[in-house]
Amino acid sequence: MADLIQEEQQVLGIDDKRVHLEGGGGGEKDMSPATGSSIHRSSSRPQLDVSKAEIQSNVEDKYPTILLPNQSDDLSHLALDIGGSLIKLVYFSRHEGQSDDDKRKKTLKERLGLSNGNRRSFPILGGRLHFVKFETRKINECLDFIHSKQLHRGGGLESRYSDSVADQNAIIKATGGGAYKYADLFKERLGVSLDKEDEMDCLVAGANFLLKAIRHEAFTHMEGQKEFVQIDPNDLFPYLLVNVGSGVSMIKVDGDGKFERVSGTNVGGGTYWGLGRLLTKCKSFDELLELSQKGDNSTIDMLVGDIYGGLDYSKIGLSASTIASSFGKTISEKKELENYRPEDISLSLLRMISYNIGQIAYLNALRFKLKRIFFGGFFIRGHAYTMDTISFAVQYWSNGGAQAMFLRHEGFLGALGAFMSYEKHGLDDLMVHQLVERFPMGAPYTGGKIHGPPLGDLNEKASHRNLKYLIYAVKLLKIIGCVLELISWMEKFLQKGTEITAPVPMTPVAGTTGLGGFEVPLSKGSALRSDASALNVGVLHLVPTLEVFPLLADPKLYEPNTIDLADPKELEYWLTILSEHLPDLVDKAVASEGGTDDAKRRGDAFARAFSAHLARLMEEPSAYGKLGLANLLEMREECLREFQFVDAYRSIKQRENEASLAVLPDLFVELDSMDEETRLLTLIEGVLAANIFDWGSRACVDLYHKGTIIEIYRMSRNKMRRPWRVDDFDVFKERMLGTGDKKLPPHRRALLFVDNSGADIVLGMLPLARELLRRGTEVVLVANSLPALNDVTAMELPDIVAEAAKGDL
Ligand SMILES: Nc1ncnc2c1ncn2[C@@H]1O[C@H](COP(=O)(O)OP(=O)(O)OP(=O)(O)O)[C@@H](O)[C@H]1O
Ligand SMILES: CC(C)(CO)[C@@H](O)C(=O)NCCC(=O)O
Repeated sequence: MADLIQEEQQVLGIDDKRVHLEGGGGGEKDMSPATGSSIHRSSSRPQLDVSKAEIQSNVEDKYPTILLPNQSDDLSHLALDIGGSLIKLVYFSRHEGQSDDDKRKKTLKERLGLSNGNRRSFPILGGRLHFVKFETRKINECLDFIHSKQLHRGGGLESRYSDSVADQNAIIKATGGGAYKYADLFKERLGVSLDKEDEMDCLVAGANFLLKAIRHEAFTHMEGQKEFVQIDPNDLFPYLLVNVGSGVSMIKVDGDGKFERVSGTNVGGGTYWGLGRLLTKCKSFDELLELSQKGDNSTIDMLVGDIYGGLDYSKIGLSASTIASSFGKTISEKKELENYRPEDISLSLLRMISYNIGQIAYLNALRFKLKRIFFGGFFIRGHAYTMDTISFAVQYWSNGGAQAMFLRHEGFLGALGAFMSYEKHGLDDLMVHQLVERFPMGAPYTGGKIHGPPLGDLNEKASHRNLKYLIYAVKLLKIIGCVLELISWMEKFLQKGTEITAPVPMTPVAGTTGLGGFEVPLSKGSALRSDASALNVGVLHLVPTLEVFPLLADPKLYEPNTIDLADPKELEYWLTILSEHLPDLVDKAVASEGGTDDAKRRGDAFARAFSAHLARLMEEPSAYGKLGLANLLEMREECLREFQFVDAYRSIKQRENEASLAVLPDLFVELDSMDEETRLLTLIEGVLAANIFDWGSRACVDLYHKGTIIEIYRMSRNKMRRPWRVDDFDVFKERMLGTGDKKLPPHRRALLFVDNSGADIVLGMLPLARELLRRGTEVVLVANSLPALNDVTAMELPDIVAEAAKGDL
């Protein structure tokens, strides 16, 4: 019980009503104490100008766009890094406000006879940072992309209210050599000027930002083992930043904006891709990299053993298998290029370049006595062999004294730095500890033709999950969200003929692991993503307010993710469950949207997209950072939202709500007829019993099919063997009754954590809240996820509870 009800001594920013709903709830991993720095304290934050705001929509529009003609702060939310090989884009999109026009939301309140007079519905503050890349040689695709999303005009905000609003003066921050080289092209094609930011400044700003703001951004990679490293932001400097792009820059970083480019090498990513292309005829970088995974470098490289007749040269510590000379074997053989396997060439080349970079990096670390070396740039490509080779070189030459670390947003350092250089973003201050790495759903766009339904149909929907942040956000800023249009993940998967393939069949087929249809990765130890084009860009969610729940005993030790999927067996188990459950979930999701053809199409696309994520996790469990079960379930939710399924369990919950509401009066009568002590215990047990519907477990669904909800409720309350128990009941009872040996005063205020099913709320929380209110205790409802009564907005719950307490139900 301890975490169910807590007496709360502090005032949590609440108004004078007796019942409140608070967002948050302490369930997020990212709630570090530093997150308490709420957004509104930053004076450099973009200001909202709502003057002359208007809603532009047809009456039937579900998600009307709010136009802010005088709002200028949002416009600069795209930044570019135009390198020798790749163009990197970072852009920001706001979360859309939650729609309040849904008819079904009225039903429960109507049924409960509550007035709808002061319906509160707020937009959601927050947004996403999207990361997208294009090949520089295909710059036109990048320009098309920017244009189609109107990113150069603030994501379409301006374009909607006036086509004549001048783009002419629009400025986009850009870094990399291409900011100079392609400035005219951008002016010509998009009418924008590129505001050039220094490449090294940007790399350092981006790296510092990521290392300070994103949990588990850095990781080590040794002998195939990836380990995330949590960097202490107060103990970050100095370090060596090695950016492996086309060429390689090595920068000694001493602080924010304090750095020196101490070295570089022209043997870099461009060398690997360029030489590799000439030598193997590969058509793409990924193809070349993939090829290396099947290679054997001993056919190309001259090994110590080749020189020493199979022996080690142990006196100087060289084993027979050590490469003495990269590509050296080819000089002594009478073979032509075509007699060598492209796989072997690719591997030799990759090893040669990676090792060389690792070695030069080490020498520079030694030169400046730096212990930590971070490697970024797109050459790394999250590729296991590349990282292992670099790590080996660093470790070998430093005798273990220095450590190579890699960055998850490896190639986006410069673009992020450019993005941060917009002064008004004040990101350095604002975003630190307020970004949450989620799953790369939003903009998996990496080049290729832009296909898809008209952009207007693809308004990004607000994630209801964000509701947990809603209330604070509104209180703090009252910022009105706007609808941004995205060519998104959804579009990719909805389109026939796009390049993305769904690697996972829905049912197990011969030749698979039997893991619910996961294919065995082709190459062992592979970390190159077969579905790379779809999944290698990411989204960072800007979460407006993350507060550590004030009553947590030890916030640092609190780990809400109780199931850690680092254990391969655990991961396999849960991936199998999710995979097997997928067809059923799709059916439900489609039904929840009325079973229309459009819903079916989206359902199918969702299944393919989600399967792709599962397959990737199977292949590379750490692909999305540290993973717990809650993250996995959240990923599924996010993916559903991405395909515009508001709530796959809507119809089930509706039935559950109706069933629960129908029996609620009986339950009240039953409770009221009990003696006080029995009632209190029953109420607590009822909360737990009602919770059984959580996550829709199969056993609960079976139960549900077998009896009425009150029967299930009673049964689970009385008979089910449960792994929980009611602890501290005596304390609870004494506090409720205000009696007992300890003569504790009654609760002044209670926090009730509202979970996510109808029975949970109606049969569990409502009766308890009613009892508390009747006893004069204030009730604060804390929503730790969407209270999915689903025909009631979260904001209406307090009214409903208050009415229940008055006995009006
Ligand atoms: N899809 C891809 N196409 C081309 N190169 C890729 C791709 N993915 C990874 N790479 C590798 O990444 C390198 C480019 O990395 P990055 O984008 O960090 O540098 P850049 O900014 O283009 O180069 P520079 O900073 O030297 O101008 C390429 O040379 C290649 O080795
Ligand atoms: C020229 C840059 C900085 C362009 O990004 C990069 O490609 C690089 O660092 N090349 C290596 C140049 C050298 O120091 O030898």
